[in-house]
Amino acid sequence: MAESDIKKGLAGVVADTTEISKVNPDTNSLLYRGYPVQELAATQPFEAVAYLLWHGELPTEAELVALRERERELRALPDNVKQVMDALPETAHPMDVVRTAVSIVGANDPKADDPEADLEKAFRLYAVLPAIVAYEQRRRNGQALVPPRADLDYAANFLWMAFGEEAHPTVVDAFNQSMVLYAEHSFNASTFTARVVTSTLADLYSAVTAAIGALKGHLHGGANEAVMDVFREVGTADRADAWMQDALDSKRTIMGFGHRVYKNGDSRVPTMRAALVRLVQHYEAQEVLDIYDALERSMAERKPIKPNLDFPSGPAYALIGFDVPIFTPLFVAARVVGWTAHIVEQRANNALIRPLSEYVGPDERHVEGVSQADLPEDTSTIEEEA
Ligand SMILES: CC(=O)SCCNC(=O)CCNC(=O)[C@H](O)C(C)(C)COP(=O)(O)OP(=O)(O)OC[C@H]1O[C@@H](n2cnc3c(N)ncnc32)[C@H](O)[C@@H]1OP(=O)(O)O
Ligand SMILES: O=C([O-])CC(=O)C(=O)O
Repeated sequence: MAESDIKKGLAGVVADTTEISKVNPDTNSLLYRGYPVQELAATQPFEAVAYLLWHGELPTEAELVALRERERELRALPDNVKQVMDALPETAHPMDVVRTAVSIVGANDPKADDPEADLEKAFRLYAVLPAIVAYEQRRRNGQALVPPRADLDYAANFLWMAFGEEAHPTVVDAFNQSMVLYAEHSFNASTFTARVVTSTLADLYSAVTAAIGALKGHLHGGANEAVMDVFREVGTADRADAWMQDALDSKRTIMGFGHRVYKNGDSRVPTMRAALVRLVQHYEAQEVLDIYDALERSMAERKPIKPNLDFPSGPAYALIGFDVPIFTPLFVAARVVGWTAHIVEQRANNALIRPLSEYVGPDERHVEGVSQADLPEDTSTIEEEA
């Protein structure tokens, strides 16, 4: 095989079909089960989008009521998940804590290895992840657990559990939109990881913990945390230009910019930037938007590389009050819906995912002193030849 035949990073490779979402870089669009994501973000609660991604249709009023009731039943942090989280150092990265907590949820589930129960397991994780992430936000600050409130919907309750006070509707709405935008994005690295693990017939919890590991990296979900290093380093908008020049001269990768699939801008950014603008107005934090715009402009003047979703969501989460290392766990709470929809799809039409590699290591050689006569004979080729 010629090296030019190798698709490094699987770039441009179509690995399978999917009915869950369509990322179209030519039209700069993203559809969840056919619906444009910006329409969903403007009109739907995250709960309805989760239902859509799992079941293919938006819920009826009655289905949404039933889904919300069930979610409320499964919201609380299980005692042994809290105990395991409490046993971890407060300095641990929250992604490591969340990954470990998801493992405990899996170990608690008697149906963990029952593939027929995948949607049930998906729902359990979706319902409990806000409690895990919100408690981690508090635990690392030495604060006590805040139990869920049955009178609040998903996004409002998530913020309640994280901060122990009711969030303003503007904040709830922006947060809900971020969850909708983060919910699904075809064969990104973490979703593909979940599909690889599922393809071996492993259980859903194993696939999700592996996906959490893949999401942690700064080239993927971890970028929403790394974006805040950029904002901190830049400090004020008037420094953005010099900072960008210096960063590009030093061949730095600018976090929150660029995308494997979108080359003309990320379809989700206009919606998330608009949510960030509303948060900036609500918190009277114009300087955040000034830095955002100055960085985007400085990059555009130098390279045709556009912001991705992590660029507006990072500062949005910071304004809401989340600690920076909690940003990627928030992404987990949203993306678990996409991951699990893909796990169900992979299992329904499975083929083991196992690509080939071109070996470029040393030619065959032998351990000194080993006599080939002492080694077991490989009879398979002899039989073939016979
Ligand atoms: C929700 C998400 O996961 S979205 C992605 C979040 N990740 C980030 O924000 C991390 C920063 N971005 C990046 O590292 C990249 O843009 C990726 C990993 C997302 C996509 O990378 P690829 O598809 O492999 O693009 P590739 O690396 O081929 O980039 C093409 C060119 O643009 C440059 N480039 C791409 N992104 C950036 C960036 N953020 N900063 C500086 N240069 C960049 C590359 O250096 C390369 O330049 P070259 O042709 O001179 O070598
Ligand atoms: O699609 C990708 O490669 C990364 C991404 O934007 C996502 O997972 O949301």
